[in-house]
Amino acid sequence: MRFDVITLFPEQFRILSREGVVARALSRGIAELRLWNPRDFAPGPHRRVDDRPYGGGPGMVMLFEPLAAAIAAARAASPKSQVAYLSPQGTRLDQDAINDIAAKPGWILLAGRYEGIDERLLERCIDQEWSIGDYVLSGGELPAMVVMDAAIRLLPGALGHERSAYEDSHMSGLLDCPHFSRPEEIDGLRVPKVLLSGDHGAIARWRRQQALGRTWLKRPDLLAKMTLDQATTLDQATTLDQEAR
Ligand SMILES: NC(=O)c1ccc(NCc2ccccc2N2CCOCC2)nc1
Repeated sequence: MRFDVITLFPEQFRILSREGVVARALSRGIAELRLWNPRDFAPGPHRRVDDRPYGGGPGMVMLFEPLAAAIAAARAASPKSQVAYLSPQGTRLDQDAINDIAAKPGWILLAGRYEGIDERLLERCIDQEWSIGDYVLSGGELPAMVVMDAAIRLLPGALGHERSAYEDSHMSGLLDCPHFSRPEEIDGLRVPKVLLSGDHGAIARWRRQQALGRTWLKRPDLLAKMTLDQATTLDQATTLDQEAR
């Protein structure tokens, strides 16, 4: 999967290639990252990428031309990629949206700065507009990195062997179950007995019940969203477990 990022601050993305799941995926070629700086596409001696807003008001606006040229270069390098703009006005992303994003061959991500971007660029050059949450950040770089992290970790081989364990415990749409490790007792707090039993069926059931219980308590809205087929899958899984015991 390929990510091309249009950003005035390419250095910020070094963090992705330094350590962790994304860095490993990049070094293994499971994912690719290429950065495009609009300043490299800005004409004239001053290479302007922003200017004052028509109609007055505070701050500056990112200019059309350098962005359009940078996007055109990225599209030429990644013809199968669509262009997505990270903005507070975008479609709110959730895990389902991330699953869809991770299924595509690549994305060109546009990270805005200043007060925003000339509207005509959005009309002409953007395919999708996404928000990572209802809050305002000083730039689109962090949202771009959030999307890349969430998508890349889903790619085959990115999480290595631990993914299968991860998938078992995480029914999509539920909160996580509690996790414990050594020692067995901390300050009088003990590890639930079932986790020490070695009975994998009972452990799987306990974890599912914990995930359901926590979702019910903390995020009942997620349970409401779980479609009938997911509930059936849950039911089937429990039945299978009972038969297996
Ligand atoms: N929720 C999100 O996904 C999100 C994404 C980006 C973002 N900021 C970059 C930005 C992008 C577009 C328009 C304005 C701005 N801003 C520029 C700086 O000034 C504030 C407005 N903030 C939050």
